[in-house]
Amino acid sequence: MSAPMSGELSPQALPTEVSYEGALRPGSLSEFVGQEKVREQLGLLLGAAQIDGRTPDHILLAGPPGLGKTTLSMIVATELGVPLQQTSGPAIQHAGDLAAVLSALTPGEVLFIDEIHRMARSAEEMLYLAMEDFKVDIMVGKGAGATSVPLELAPFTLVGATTRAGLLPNPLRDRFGFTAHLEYYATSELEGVLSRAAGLLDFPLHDAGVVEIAGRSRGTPRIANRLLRRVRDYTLVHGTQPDERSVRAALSLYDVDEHGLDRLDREVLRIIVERFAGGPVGLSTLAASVGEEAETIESVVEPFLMRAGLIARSPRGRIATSLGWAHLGMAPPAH
Ligand SMILES: Nc1ncnc2c1ncn2[C@@H]1O[C@H](COP(=O)(O)OP(=O)(O)OP(=O)(O)O)[C@@H](O)[C@H]1O
Repeated sequence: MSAPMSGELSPQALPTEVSYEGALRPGSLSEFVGQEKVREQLGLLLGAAQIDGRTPDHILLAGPPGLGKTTLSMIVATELGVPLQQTSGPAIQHAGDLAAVLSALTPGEVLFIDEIHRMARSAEEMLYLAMEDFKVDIMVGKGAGATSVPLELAPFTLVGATTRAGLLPNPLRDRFGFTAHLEYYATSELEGVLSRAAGLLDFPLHDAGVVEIAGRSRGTPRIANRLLRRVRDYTLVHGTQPDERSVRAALSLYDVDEHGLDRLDREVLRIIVERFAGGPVGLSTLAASVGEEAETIESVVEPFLMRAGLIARSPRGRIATSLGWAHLGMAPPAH
């Protein structure tokens, strides 16, 4: 294989959006911005286990997407100085899939299962025993001749992540020694996330620009970092200053309004208001009307619109609040 000639870029040398996201991930608890309480709780749990020389209790990370669950699972492994194995609930469709992952773990390893609420039922039952006794029962053979063979596992720490803690069966939830509830970030915390990321990207964004992006990031670091990259693109291409004006121009180009609502959020709000006269409207009707998955509406759009006070939930469905009507420049009908 010939080495790339000077001036020629090898494909590996080209940074991608994914590698940017990886580069922005905090690598330790002390670099992790915000979520003060969770950081302290986790620090204590990991510190005590290290003093005792044992594997820490299993950890459940619960909270909306993009708040740092994957990042925290990596930090847990790094802080413990052990390898990390990653899988996800949808990848575990049979107990055998889980048995294969568990039996390959080395002592002390961290196993991260993202979207753990989407794992197959049969695998969930296998996981109970694995979490409690570091054992699994493997079924050998079929029908009347089937027998279960116990298999000892290396002690490990499970880190489960879920956006829907309520969907986890109690026996599974109870086997986690600690549940971290990740909350949406305060604007000041997002400013910290953005300043750190701007520094790593070598992008001298002005303080007013940091504040402007933080206010539009829906309490979510992943969104903050994404908007930051779009603003950086804008200043690179247009040769403008990394200031508040560039932030406004770039984010308006990408349809992110001053409250952080994007095209889909506004579409959902508009449909409730205009097509259903402010609601109530059921989730599946709403999802079909905007042409999106009900899961996306329920786990991404709705929590944000509710937190912003633009919609509310009633027993008969979603309704637009007076603030929601006002956001679209309309007044709710007089009753
Ligand atoms: N506390 C934080 N400080 C700095 N950056 C953060 C923080 N939390 C998350 N990030 C950044 O946000 C991005 C998204 O975080 P991460 O992938 O860990 O979220 P997640 O909760 O696992 O999301 P999902 O559930 O969608 O997988 C990461 O690339 C990371 O750079």
